[in-house]
Amino acid sequence: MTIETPSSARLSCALSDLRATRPLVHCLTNEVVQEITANVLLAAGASPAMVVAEEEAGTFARIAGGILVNMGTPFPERLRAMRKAVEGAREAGRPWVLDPVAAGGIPWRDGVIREFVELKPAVIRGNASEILALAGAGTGGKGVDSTADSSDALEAARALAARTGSVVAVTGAVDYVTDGTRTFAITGGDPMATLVVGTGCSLSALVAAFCAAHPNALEAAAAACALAKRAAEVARRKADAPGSFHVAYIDALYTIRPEELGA
Ligand SMILES: Nc1ncnc2c1ncn2[C@@H]1O[C@H](COP(=O)(O)OP(=O)(O)OP(=O)(O)O)[C@@H](O)[C@H]1O
Ligand SMILES: Cc1ncsc1CCO
Ligand SMILES: [Mg+2]
Repeated sequence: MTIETPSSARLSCALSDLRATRPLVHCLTNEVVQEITANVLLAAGASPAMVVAEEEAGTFARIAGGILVNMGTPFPERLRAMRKAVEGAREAGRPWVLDPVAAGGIPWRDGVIREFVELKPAVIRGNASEILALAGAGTGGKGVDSTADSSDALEAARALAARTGSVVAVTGAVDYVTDGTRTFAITGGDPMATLVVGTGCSLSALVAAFCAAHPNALEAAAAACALAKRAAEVARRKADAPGSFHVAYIDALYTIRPEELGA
């Protein structure tokens, strides 16, 4: 089993592609993280749009460059819009990303998440407890938070990617991104990122943005993780508590240049 460090040149290329195309990202996300998600996308170099009505989600997914489906606060009407968006994304050949928030904890939610996994997202991005649960190797974390280390979910991530054909990104102290054959590790960042709500959810949106701009989903997901980790490091040098870290994190996503993205 080989774990690779993504090449600086490929990460830089992915961020250059993002900044050059400023892709439109269609976000169907939870009620908690709408604003951080939009601000993360804007700062990093993408255009967010939260188009959530069942009547327009399918049409808009065909127009967008990438689509995010986040299971943080699912309810029947939102799920109907998500199904329409995924149908539109699949028909138009657009990459879409699944964030399986709190997988493993609640049977109804698990059934819904399974349904979306079977629809073949380009990337599944979750924390360690969520990826363990999706792979059938765990029973979920503490609500939306992980109780496992990402290294403990590495094999689960690989197995899930191999079974589904989706790229799987499992985040934590180290982020691992795998297509079941190749696996990248992205190190660094800062634990304070876990004290700001939505750093993971907005990272999933960033993965959708990179996938829209850069054709290789494995590299795109790795670049999104690398940008988030570098931004957290920059933010932590400027902030020693979560509120100011949040602001500094958004600022860093804006200021980091492609050539700084090497791991
Ligand atoms: N121990 C840690 N040290 C450094 N960075 C971390 C650590 N844990 C998580 N991160 C980083 O925090 C960000 C969010 O990842 P996390 O796994 O916490 O997502 P999540 O649980 O889905 O978050 P949320 O649901 O609150 O949006 C990622 O950039 C990840 O690399
Ligand atoms: C706190 C919370 N509850 C449902 S979704 C969410 C955001 C982090 O995933
Ligand atoms: Mg999450």
